[in-house]
Amino acid sequence: MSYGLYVVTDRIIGRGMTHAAMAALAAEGGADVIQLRDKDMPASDLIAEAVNIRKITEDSGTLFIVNDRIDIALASGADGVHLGQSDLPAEYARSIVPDDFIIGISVSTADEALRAVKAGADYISPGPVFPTATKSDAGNALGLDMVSSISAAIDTPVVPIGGISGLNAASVISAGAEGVAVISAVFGGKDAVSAAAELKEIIQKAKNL
Ligand SMILES: Cc1ncc(COP(=O)(O)OP(=O)(O)O)c(N)n1
Ligand SMILES: Cc1nc(C(=O)O)sc1CCOP(=O)(O)O
Ligand SMILES: [Mg+2]
Repeated sequence: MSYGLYVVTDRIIGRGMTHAAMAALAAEGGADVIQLRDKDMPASDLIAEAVNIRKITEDSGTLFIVNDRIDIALASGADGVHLGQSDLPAEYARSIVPDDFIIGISVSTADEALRAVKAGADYISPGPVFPTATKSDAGNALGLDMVSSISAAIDTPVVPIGGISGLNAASVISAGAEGVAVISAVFGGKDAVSAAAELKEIIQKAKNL
């Protein structure tokens, strides 16, 4: 299972595209993981997006993760759910999902990372690594040192998020991350397919060093 290029959908950054349209572009660009993230969409619309993304990701062989909503993840046949520190705790999530269901957890300290690992996280996402305007409540940037210390302390894959682009993705991988999670680096420009493909190449090169 590879978390190399982890692309998160966002309707604001995607300027009117549906989540499924964004997922199709990310998959075409070589994303390893696609996360459906929408903090406002009614469940009836979100499940329709999730079912469409499931079809797209099944065809492309891309992992499909749903943010926050374990109900939508399970109902759509997604591969997993991403949970933050204020979302359903992983221990409870684990009790209602199949054995192979992926649970990713957001962390912003080394302690949270250790607790997430104990709770059975399949990957953890420290963030924001760099300043980001995409999530207003993301908090202060953690910096690469935090990525290094968390990556050195645990065996669970580390997939940082926040302000990551083609300019700094290699430094995040060099600090010990398994992959990088991005929104604006893929959907903030005009050509999401090329942006994803370029990021993927940067990540693969950095991993082979
Ligand atoms: C890959 C990834 N990492 C972190 C987050 C943030 O999750 P959370 O802290 O729960 O905040 P919201 O995204 O729910 O606003 C994420 N979604 N994905
Ligand atoms: C969804 C999300 N979570 C974050 C965290 O720190 O937990 S930062 C973030 C937004 C990432 O967007 P961009 O790649 O455009 O910076
Ligand atoms: Mg959340």
